[in-house]
Amino acid sequence: MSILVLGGAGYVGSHAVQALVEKGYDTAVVDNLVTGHREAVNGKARFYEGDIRDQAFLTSVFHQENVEAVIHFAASSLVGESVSEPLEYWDNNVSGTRVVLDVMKEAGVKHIVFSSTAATYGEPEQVPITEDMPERPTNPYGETKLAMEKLMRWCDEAYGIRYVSLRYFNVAGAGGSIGEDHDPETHLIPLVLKTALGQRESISIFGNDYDTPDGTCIRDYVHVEDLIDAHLLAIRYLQEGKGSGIFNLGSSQGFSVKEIIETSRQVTGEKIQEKVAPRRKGDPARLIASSDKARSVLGWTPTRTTIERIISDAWEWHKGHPRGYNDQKGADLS
Ligand SMILES: NC(=O)c1ccc[n+]([C@@H]2O[C@H](COP(=O)([O-])OP(=O)(O)OC[C@H]3O[C@@H](n4cnc5c(N)ncnc54)[C@H](O)[C@@H]3O)[C@@H](O)[C@H]2O)c1
Ligand SMILES: O=c1ccn([C@@H]2O[C@H](COP(=O)(O)OP(=O)(O)O[C@H]3O[C@H](CO)[C@H](O)[C@H](O)[C@H]3O)[C@@H](O)[C@H]2O)c(=O)[nH]1
Repeated sequence: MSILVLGGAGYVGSHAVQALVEKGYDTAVVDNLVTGHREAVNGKARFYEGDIRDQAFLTSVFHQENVEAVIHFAASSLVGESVSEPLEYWDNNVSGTRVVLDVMKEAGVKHIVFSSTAATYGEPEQVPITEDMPERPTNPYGETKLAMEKLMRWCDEAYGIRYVSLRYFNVAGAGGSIGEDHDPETHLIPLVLKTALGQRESISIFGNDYDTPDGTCIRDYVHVEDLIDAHLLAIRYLQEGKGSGIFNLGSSQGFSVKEIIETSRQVTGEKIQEKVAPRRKGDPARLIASSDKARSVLGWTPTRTTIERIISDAWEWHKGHPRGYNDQKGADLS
């Protein structure tokens, strides 16, 4: 039986596909390549190009694959874009997930592992954030992810489709031949590393007047490979017949924007010019996860936890692929 990875050509999804193949899982991928890269998909996984909202297409994939579990990464995930395009976000994320669950129901597939986000919490009253804290998303992206979680909950009640929703904090790093290549790139670490490569003049610090020790925002960075380990544990958890659940995934440590830039200088040996820019709308001052639940219930033990390791793994990939996947068109990643 196969694991079907929706959005498996994207940054996080392609790392999941690589790990699944390495662990010997029979793996299939669906992706419409809107933000993903065909080159990022391990050659041992079967690839179906198409949109999860296309119910006939997705049904045909389920007819060709004997799907045991779905891992669902396919979504639109830029906070700023979601504020200007809420209808598009609702359509791709919520309507897309509705189709996925409908096709799973028809095919009798009962397990789904889902990419959720810290954005479901909004501005937290305190950190570290635990899963029982209030969910008050401050943008349509977080709102759609919360709606998708709620839809899964009702589908569990109605059809017995059990889910594990993993609320990622800030995913970063890379694993060997694959890495992070978004266009446009909006995430801090790849932008800092592109500055180190000389592709940008400077990195903008979005606000230095936050109520934090150095005035810049604090985030919890988690290595993409540690994050994927949690997905494999989540599949096992569902296979063992355990109940649906929601889990934070972070490192439980916070780093400010300035600390990320300074560590990147040390890792790369480059100067990396910085400049202060206005605050970015909707940015909470501090987001730090408690991942105690993932550790105790799923048995998650992240091992690539230092910020130096996360940044240096990302740096290795960016140095080797200064133009992202354009540097390896046609390469075989098997
Ligand atoms: N990167 C992060 O820091 C982060 C943090 C929290 C949550 N997440 C979530 O993790 C998931 C993966 O994030 P990412 O950074 O890898 O994003 P990404 O954009 O690199 O990957 C998403 C993939 O899904 C595909 N896709 C999107 N809509 C689709 C559709 N309708 N049909 C088929 N394929 C579709 C894209 O082409 C892409 O390959 C997303 O659901 C995102 O919301 C990411
Ligand atoms: O050029 C930049 C880019 C980012 N930042 C700052 O760096 C921090 C991290 O920003 P990212 O864009 O890298 O990540 P976010 O914290 O905004 O977003 C992440 O966390 C969100 C949850 O809040 C969502 O899950 C989202 O998908 C995920 O990428 C923020 O304080 C941001 O203001 C800068 O100062 N300059």
